[in-house]
Amino acid sequence: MFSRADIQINPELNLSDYAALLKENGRVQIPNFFTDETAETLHNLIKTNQTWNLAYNEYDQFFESTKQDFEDTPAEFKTNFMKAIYERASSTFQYVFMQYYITQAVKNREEMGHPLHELHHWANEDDFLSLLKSLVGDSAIRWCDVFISRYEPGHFLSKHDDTHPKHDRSVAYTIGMTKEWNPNWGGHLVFLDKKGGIKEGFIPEFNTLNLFHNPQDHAVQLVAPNAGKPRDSFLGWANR
Ligand SMILES: O=C(O)CCC(=O)C(=O)O
Ligand SMILES: [Fe+2]
Repeated sequence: MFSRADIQINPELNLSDYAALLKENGRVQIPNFFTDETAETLHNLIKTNQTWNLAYNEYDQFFESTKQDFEDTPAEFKTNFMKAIYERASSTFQYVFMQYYITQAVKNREEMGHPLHELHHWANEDDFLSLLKSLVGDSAIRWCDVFISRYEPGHFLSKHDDTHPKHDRSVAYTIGMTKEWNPNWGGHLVFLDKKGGIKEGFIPEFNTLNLFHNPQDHAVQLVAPNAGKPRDSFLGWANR
């Protein structure tokens, strides 16, 4: 049985170097974040996870539909659905990807006993919270939102800054859960300047923890039709 005690951060990380980089640049990448054993376990759990919802928006309304419900729709519906997504995306904020919002499931007592719920508990216990507080230099961090995401070919998340109407977000964290991403597959996490130019782009990297201050303009670029596998991540926000 998988439990939060199986989730182990690599004890050899040099956190003070990363804290300095985060302070200076507003973002940082920390490779080999979990021990190899933990990373492998999480990789397998996420790869084989059956609970996914298609998350998408229509202007300022946010929707989720179960993967099964979407798959059960006729082909014509799917084509028109994606066509409408791309049409809106040409002029307004848009996203479409799969997710399992673990924190929400835990709070609503849904799918109790799902092994991935351990991620929510782990991220809200001392190991990760203390590490984030010291890395970010923000002692006001109190709790973490946790979800997993899966971007399949055609999925993307356009420019936004992570501001939330109710949550006071300090930093976003993302941990890549797909191995050997090919740079030609799209799906880069990009940080944008005022003109929309790319200041920095992170390729999806297995077991690398990305941290970035909120608010900050960023996007997940379209995963290309030729992507050989989905872009999976374990991610969320540290909230004050
Ligand atoms: O998946 C990523 O790299 C970032 C996702 C993101 O920006 C978000 O979900 O708000
Ligand atoms: Fe974001």
